[in-house]
Amino acid sequence: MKLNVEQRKIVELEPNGHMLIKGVAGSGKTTVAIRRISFLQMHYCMEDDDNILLVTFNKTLLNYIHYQYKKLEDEEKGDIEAWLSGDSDVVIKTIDKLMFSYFMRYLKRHQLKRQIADQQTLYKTIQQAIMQLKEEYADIKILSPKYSSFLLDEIAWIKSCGIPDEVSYQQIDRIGRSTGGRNTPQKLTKNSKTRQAIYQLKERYDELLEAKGLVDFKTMNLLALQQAQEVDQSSYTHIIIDESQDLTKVQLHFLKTIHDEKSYGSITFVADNTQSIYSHSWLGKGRPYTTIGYDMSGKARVLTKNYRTTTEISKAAYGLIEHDEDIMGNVDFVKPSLIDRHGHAPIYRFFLTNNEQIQFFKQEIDQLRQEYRLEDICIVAKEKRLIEDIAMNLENEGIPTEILHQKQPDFGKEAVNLVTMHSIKGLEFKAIFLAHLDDGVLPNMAQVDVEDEETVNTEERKLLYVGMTRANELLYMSSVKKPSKFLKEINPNQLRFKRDASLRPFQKIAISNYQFSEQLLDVNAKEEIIRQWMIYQLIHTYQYPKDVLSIEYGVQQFSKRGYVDIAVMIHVDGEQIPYIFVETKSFGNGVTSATEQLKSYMSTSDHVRYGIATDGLDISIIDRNGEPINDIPKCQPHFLPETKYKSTYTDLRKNKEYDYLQDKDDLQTVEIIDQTTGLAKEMDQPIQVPIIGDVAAGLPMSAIEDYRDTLPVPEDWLIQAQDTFVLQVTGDSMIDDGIEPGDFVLVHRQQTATNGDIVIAVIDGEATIKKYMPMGNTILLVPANTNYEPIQMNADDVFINGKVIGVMHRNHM
Ligand SMILES: Nc1ncnc2c1ncn2[C@@H]1O[C@H](COP(=O)(O)OP(=O)(O)OP(=O)(O)O)[C@@H](O)[C@H]1O
Repeated sequence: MKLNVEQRKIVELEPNGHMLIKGVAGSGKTTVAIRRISFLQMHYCMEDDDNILLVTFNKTLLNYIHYQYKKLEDEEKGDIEAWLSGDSDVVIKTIDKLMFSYFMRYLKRHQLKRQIADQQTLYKTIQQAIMQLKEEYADIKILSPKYSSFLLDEIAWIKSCGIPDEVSYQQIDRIGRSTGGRNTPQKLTKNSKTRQAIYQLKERYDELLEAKGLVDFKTMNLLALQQAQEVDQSSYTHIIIDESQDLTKVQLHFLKTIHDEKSYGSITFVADNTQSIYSHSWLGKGRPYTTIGYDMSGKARVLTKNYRTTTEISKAAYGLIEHDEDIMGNVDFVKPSLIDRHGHAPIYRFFLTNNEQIQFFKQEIDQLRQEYRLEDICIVAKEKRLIEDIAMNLENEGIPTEILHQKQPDFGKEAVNLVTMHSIKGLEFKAIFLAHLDDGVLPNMAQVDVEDEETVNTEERKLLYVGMTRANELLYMSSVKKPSKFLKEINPNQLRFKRDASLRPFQKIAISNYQFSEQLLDVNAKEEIIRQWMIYQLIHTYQYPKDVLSIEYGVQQFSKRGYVDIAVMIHVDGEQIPYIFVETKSFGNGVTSATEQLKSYMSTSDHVRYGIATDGLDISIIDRNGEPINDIPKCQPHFLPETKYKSTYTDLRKNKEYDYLQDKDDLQTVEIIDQTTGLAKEMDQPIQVPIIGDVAAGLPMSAIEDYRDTLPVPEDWLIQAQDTFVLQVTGDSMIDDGIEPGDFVLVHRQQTATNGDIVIAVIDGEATIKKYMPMGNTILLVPANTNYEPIQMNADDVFINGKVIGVMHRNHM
């Protein structure tokens, strides 16, 4: 892969202390980070103790880097293998693993034994601590076991920010903290007894853990930091922090401590705040780098081009975040720019049951298997239990699966990958299925007792954004029972109902916007919702004007009369014939019986070519033989009654051709299309050129006022407006040059001509149209029709009346 200029510049930048690489999803941040290692290793590791650290937040990403770079065929492959095996001056680790090793050294140094407590023990411990302090803080409602998860989270936050004492906690701003909603205990006012109680609870909880020989994760981080500060500082000459938007303040502080600030050393923050999906992250919440001691003015580089996904997927994903003020207002927000890579628009499907969703995955995966390897496909869901459930069901359907979790995911296995939304960050797959985009799952408002609603919305919206931007080529999204509210934020025109069809996902049309309402017996009928959606799609997506649609179209089946829900009636040779039949059923009622009915209706007509049966959830599109097809055709101009006269104009001077379209109702309204570019020609004020008669009459000697009609034309077709006239061609002498009887020619009045001009020449008082060819003292007037002979005349006997500058040939009368 060849880096682009902005990427290469960053890779090869002379290291100069701290710097920030901001970039949109898929802009090559990780790619640049990896290449940068080679560059730094080669040019800026001069002393024996010089070394480089690449730290990632997410373990799956680390394994993925491993996997991706093992696949590389170039010389870098060797380097990266050496780095990953630890057999070089380059260390690539997750922040957790790195800090854990410092923590172990801390324990050893202090001859301590501590283990990391599991989640269940943490819950028990916090509840014990609550019970012990309850009496002392009897008036603090928050001190209750029912707020355990809130309290645990707050304590984790205090530690992840490295807040040293109660006084500091009393004064600190809480970004995104719940301020008193439905399940919210209460507002965490500064300098309050509530904060005092929480801080005391933290102290008690830590004591209880310590007594059990345990620590939680955040304390492990604090002890690792202490180890770095006291003993192991300045260990790395160059540090590159991928996904730095997700790190806590303590983690960032730790990395700062182990950075060796040599004159040629560097610490590089790689970040995309739009992908910050952890509530304890420090920089991702928009806090400035100065809060961790770095001034990034003039030190930031930006990557804006998304190389990963197609324009269609990028646009839909961007549509999701562009209305989120928190995201757009973030100082480090970068607006993505698109590269010219096109593909399918994201597909969205809604299901009533889990099983329907599974059947859909199975069907699509079976299809995709013809083009993709199974390991190029990944199914993503918000929660672990959901992906486990999907994996089990797909296995039952005979599709091998591999759940990618934090341990050692097997990326190369011949199986469909499954991963949670949090863990897919940094990864990419050719085809992505975002499953269970359900109300209650995304966003999960149970979290509102910890974070405030806005914060939860923003964070979960970012999660969906992260998921959407993982797809190289194909993105499927689906929900079960009730869709996530975020799906409504995506412009439906950027989504599709199925892969190879233009049809947009099902949408309810407001009753006030129903079409054909005067013909409806019951506007409230359930099937009507589906029919109106299809009418909307036929008009807006497939561009059939309402005039060609008809509802309750009667067909005769032997002795029975049937009524097709929607018929698209096109115009052929002045006759209106049915072309598409649509059968609709009420929502979720299935399409099997509707398809059978459709087939029988279609068999009654010799004309109808396509059929659609849908219940809004599923769709069947068939041809006239009843065979399934991908899509119906969009409306073509020739399906509609002719409303315009169409002519072709040839500009002989510039040798260009135009379509010249005149409204049948108003001949002065014209539209001119350049045939080469297909673009309409701009024409402010057309010139009205007089149509003065036929060629035989020639041009008048002087200005005339008595003409019946004019031809509106753009000024640049003419040499001079007042000397231009239109004549109608009568004979066929120029037919081989495409000038036919009945055509109109634009003639510029002039007495001279040059070789090859088509002229109106007057001989013996009669005008004729011929090609002009001077030969010595004579002139040849050459017809373009082999049936006629050229006329040779003395120059003095030929009077040139004008030169033909353009020909208007009418295609349809
Ligand atoms: N200059 C380039 N030309 C072609 N492909 C590129 C280029 N730069 C990056 N890519 C490809 O774009 C994809 C995204 O790259 P990478 O994972 O490094 O981006 P990222 O910014 O770290 O993404 P994210 O933050 O979304 O995880 C990869 O498939 C990578 O190979």
